[in-house]
Amino acid sequence: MPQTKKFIIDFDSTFTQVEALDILGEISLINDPEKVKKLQSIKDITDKGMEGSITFRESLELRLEILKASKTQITDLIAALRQKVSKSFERNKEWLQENAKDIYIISNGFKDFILPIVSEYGILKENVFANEFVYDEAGNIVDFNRENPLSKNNGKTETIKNVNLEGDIYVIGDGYTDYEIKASGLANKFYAFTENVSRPKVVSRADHIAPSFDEILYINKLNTKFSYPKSRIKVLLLENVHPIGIHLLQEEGYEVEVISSALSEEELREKIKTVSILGIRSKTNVTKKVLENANRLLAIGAFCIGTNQIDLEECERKGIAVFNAPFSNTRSVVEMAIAEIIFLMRRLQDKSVGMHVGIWDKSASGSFEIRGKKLGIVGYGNIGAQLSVLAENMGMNVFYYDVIEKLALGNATKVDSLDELVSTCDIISLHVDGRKENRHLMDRERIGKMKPGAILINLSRGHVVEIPALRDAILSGHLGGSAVDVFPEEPKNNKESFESELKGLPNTILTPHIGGSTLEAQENIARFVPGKIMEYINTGNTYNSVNFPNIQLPFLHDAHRLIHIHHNEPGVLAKINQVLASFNINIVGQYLKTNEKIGYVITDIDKVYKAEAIEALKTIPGTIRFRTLY
Ligand SMILES: NC(=O)c1ccc[n+]([C@@H]2O[C@H](COP(=O)([O-])OP(=O)(O)OC[C@H]3O[C@@H](n4cnc5c(N)ncnc54)[C@H](O)[C@@H]3O)[C@@H](O)[C@H]2O)c1
Ligand SMILES: O=C(O)[C@H](O)COP(=O)(O)O
Repeated sequence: MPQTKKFIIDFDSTFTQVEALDILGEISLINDPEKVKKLQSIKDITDKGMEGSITFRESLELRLEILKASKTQITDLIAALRQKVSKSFERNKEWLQENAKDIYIISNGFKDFILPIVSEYGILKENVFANEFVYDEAGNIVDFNRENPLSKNNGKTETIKNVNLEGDIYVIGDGYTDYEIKASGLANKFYAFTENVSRPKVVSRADHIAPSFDEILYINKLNTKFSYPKSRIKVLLLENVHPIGIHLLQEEGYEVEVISSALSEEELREKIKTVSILGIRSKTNVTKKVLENANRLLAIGAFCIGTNQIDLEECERKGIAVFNAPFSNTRSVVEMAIAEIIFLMRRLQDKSVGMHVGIWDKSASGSFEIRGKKLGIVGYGNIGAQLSVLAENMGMNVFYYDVIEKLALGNATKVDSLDELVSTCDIISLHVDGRKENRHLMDRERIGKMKPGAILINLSRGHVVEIPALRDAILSGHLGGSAVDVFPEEPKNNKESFESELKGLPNTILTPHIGGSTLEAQENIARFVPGKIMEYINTGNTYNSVNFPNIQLPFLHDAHRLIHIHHNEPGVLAKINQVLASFNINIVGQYLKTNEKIGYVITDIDKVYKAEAIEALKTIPGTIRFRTLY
């Protein structure tokens, strides 16, 4: 059924993210030595106009006087504004085009730049109400059309009155003058649009606060492209995720809450109730108890490599997809391992600590080159394999042990048992994953098998090494040194103090789990993980998910996508297709992948179907989760 509502949309800070005259100032004043001062004056005058301490017309005159802009600069402004259309309008371009006859733009800005922008979204020229510049022969802006009611106070209300619109009229804007249209009885509802700015005076008078255009379409049951407004998707980011990650998720339109530390099980159990996307790093444990309350949770992003802190099986059972950044910080860990090998072989740690307290200990005793030494890598995955390459380039003889068959890089030698590796190498570096079975992989007995004077490095997970055994081995002199970055118990944040039996041991480097903490790695991770999550939410793609069957899907064209997650039991796919057939729904494409526990079926269907079909699909026995993408 065609929609019958009419939408009046403001331009500055609503249809676009910015105030166009501010951007024009950046362009026209680019070479002006007083640019900063003048731009500030423009902002102050805009505010005065909004507060009513000067008339709107005065504010316009004063700003144009400062701007001294020309026609060619308007062309530059249009190019800049094109990049600044509010994300939710951009997302709903198709909807705007399809409903153009019911969309009106009303603005105290200028048609000269508004028309070229909004016409790309199908908005009709006759539905755009705004001011007009007056140019001189040389193309300089010298005035504005003073007859236009929009150049005066109450201009928006006046204009709408003259247009005499019929039907349900909804106003969308960020400013008080937008609210005034509704206040004067010319509209049924006023939506305070807060995607770009939120003004308390305006928000307090709104019928609805709309963090995005999706929200307005959703509450009016008009959305055809996205099943759920992104502004209603709550994201919780813990543990100091890099600002780029926060920005990307905000830019996508999600409501993002950021907490710098990890949360305890109890705290997270409470918080998770309203969260749709959770972002964590290595210190937040997402346990079964936490997941009991995670009924809205669609996805977890581990902004790190390890996912042992997440109950992956329970996530799978609840239909929660988990993503990580499997190689964004690999290089950082490897560089740190190389540095520590050299540090420990030269006893640099102790020498430096000594110097700081006045000890001059110049001697070669206990100091060795790394060239020709045997490096034993336990766990030849992404990090182990890269360490192998770099270490070999520095002249080390590399040996490795892995529980699965791995290609030996360069001249590295595969060793068939861990005991053989630990008993023959000068340096043992641990790079196994954090699975439970790896608890105390390096226990007292195995540490005892290491070569006298050998060095143990653990940058993998804290539970892999039996800490009291390591302490005893160093104190007894059996081991020559150690570097430990990960601990069985780690502080939740930088305020909590660190306790360990390893404190104060000789030739022992202790670091606060910073193997992956470089700016490069954190930035890479912060770009990678949100990208994966957004792809999953927007298209259903699970490629790179750590617990879901991996499917790389084609783009959705002229179809609706049904996403069905179910327990892997016989006959579910058949039942899905029976339901679709019984409702006469045409399947455009279908993709299925299963793992031991769950099945993931994506069905693209023709756009026309009965809502009852969706209800029937949701109730198929074995269904864990069902969602539709438009
Ligand atoms: N310190 C840090 O800040 C930091 C940063 C990144 C990664 N990590 C940790 O480093 C470890 C390695 O990361 P990755 O990206 O190389 O992981 P990966 O999954 O690519 O490699 C792990 C390898 O260990 C092997 N393995 C598992 N258990 C083993 C065992 N008992 N014996 C021998 N091999 C075993 C696996 O088969 C796999 O090849 C992970 O524990 C990760 O969490 C720590
Ligand atoms: O798994 C990882 O990538 C590392 O342990 C780093 O974790 P972090 O992001 O908590 O520093």
